[in-house]
Amino acid sequence: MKITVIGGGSWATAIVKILSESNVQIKWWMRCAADVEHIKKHHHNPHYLSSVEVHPSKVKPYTNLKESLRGSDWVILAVPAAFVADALKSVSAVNLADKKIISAIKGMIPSTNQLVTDWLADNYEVSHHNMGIIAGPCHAEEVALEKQSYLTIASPNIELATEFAEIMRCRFVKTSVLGDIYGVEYAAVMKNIVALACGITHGLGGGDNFQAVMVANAMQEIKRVVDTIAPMERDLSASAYLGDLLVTAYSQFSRNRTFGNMIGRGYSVKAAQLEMNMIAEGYYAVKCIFEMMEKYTVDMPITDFAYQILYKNASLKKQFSILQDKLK
Ligand SMILES: NC(=O)c1ccc[n+]([C@@H]2O[C@H](COP(=O)([O-])OP(=O)(O)OC[C@H]3O[C@@H](n4cnc5c(N)ncnc54)[C@H](OP(=O)(O)O)[C@@H]3O)[C@@H](O)[C@H]2O)c1
Ligand SMILES: O=P(O)(O)OC[C@H](O)CO
Repeated sequence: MKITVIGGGSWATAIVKILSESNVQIKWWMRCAADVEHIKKHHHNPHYLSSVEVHPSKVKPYTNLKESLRGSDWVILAVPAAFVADALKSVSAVNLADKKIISAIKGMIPSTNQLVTDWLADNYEVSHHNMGIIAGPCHAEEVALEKQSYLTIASPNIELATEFAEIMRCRFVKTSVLGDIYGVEYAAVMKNIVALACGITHGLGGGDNFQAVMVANAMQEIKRVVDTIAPMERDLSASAYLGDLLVTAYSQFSRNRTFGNMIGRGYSVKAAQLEMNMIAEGYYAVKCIFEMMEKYTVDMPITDFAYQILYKNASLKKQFSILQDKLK
């Protein structure tokens, strides 16, 4: 079994570690030639999760994407959504044909406000039947530490999801499957917005009492959005939805919460992005969801709060006060 992993960041590195526990060959593409050389020589990613050992017998790093895709059965996309088009620019639909594509991305394509799976269908002729996503509450940093984690593989093709869930299962990762690819993908996008907003309110002095109310309200906001865009019967208390919201909103490792916290403490977006050295998907998601939902009349106080602050330069204090009045 050959699997291409696209992306050189924290989540790609964690996925490579998980896959290395199985009997598969991993072809790992990243954009930077110096990073590939470093991994070949030192068996560690120089910039992300550097404690993770990259086994040369299992993992071959590449900078040529076409070469890395040749002969692979599965392709896992693990770059932030804003960079997917750039990452895939050297390949065409023919290079992805007959492969099963898994998106590990929890974000939307900012230029088109699309889910990554829809964008792949439109631009690379990948059928949804041949696609799945990796979801669930899981921070790359805890994978590196081999802390027990749980992933959900969602796909409209349950056979594909089950096969991939088997591949991802290992000593420290348990997996399950769901058919609700849209619901899980949109909920993952929304939880990033919520974590970012939690970070902002924390930076502004909000306490645990406030955050608990905010997360409870967030679950209702996620339900309203997901039920509007992708209506179906679903149990939003499952870990792929609620679990992911909780880990992102509360964890010390959350990129989105950390980013939001800096904004709440008065950093500009640019300064926060520079200091982070990692991508907070929620920043792009706020605009995508806000614009996408404009044609509906869905109440989204938390998304509105983050949008006004990040994209309309609104007063932090005033928006915090408006949000406080709207939550119940
Ligand atoms: N981290 C987690 O715990 C976690 C868990 C679940 C899901 N996810 C999702 O996984 C996705 C990736 O996040 P991450 O945490 O791995 O991000 P990250 O650690 O910030 O890494 C970002 C990666 O994107 C690469 N990149 C930037 N611009 C690029 C471009 N134009 N073309 C190709 N690659 C480019 C960076 O390469 P350089 O290093 O060369 O700049 C880096 O390897 C996100 O959607 C995130 O929501 C993350
Ligand atoms: O660190 P965050 O906030 O980007 O969240 C990462 C994962 O999505 C948690 O499941």
